Amino acid sequence: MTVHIGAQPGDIAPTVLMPGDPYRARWAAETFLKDARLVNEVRGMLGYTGTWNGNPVTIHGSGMGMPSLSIYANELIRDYGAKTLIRVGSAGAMQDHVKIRDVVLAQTATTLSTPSAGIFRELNFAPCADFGLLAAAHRVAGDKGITTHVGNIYSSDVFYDERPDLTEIMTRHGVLCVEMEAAELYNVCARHGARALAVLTISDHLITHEALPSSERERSFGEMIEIALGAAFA
Ligand SMILES: O=P(O)(O)O[C@H]1O[C@H](CO)[C@@H](O)[C@H]1O
Ligand SMILES: O=c1cc[nH]c(=O)[nH]1
Repeated sequence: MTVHIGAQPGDIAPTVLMPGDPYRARWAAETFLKDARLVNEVRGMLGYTGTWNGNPVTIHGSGMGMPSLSIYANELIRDYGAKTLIRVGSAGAMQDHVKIRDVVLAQTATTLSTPSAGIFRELNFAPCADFGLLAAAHRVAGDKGITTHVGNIYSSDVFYDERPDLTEIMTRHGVLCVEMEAAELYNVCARHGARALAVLTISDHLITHEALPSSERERSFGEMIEIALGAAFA
């Protein structure tokens, strides 16, 4: 057990999928894993372990924002030996050609700051996905007929943004979408030699202001979880 995870040694699989929402962790575990069992509920942050195609998998919430994800990613890697961590989250599109329900594979993640800023100090570290996972996710999605966008995303510290100037600069520089955790996941995994990827589903659009109805979210989110599982064991 750690400060934030009540799982016993051996309860966490080497491969961990991390949605922000703990209830999405429960839904994904019940939908995609065989013999899923609850391994953590400290602070209501649900984690489940089961198997997918015979492979052990944990699906564990990260909470919202990089400080929360950083705590869980650190403990999952350092205390439970997680080796592959894949974020499965929602995101807001920042490009016209990125549509609602589309899947984005985050090659790298731009930030203003992360919980790792104090470690990197003056270094402008470039957080990036594990290339093997990224390539596998792209291949798995293609095999399923799911179109993906691959590129730079923005990991923000705020959901209610007050900097339209920054959004405009990022849109002009090709940033695909905004979410709130991937950059720190990439930083922590780089630090500890673990593989990282963020697979994101566009839930709303910063340019058109469309939003995915809640009734449709489950099906779209299912595609991203299938891509993440396929990539982890490709
Ligand atoms: O859908 P999740 O994984 O929570 O991700 C996105 O949704 C939350 C904001 O509503 C933030 O966590 C953001 O990154
Ligand atoms: O962080 C997020 C997630 C979804 N949509 C947004 O605009 N921001």
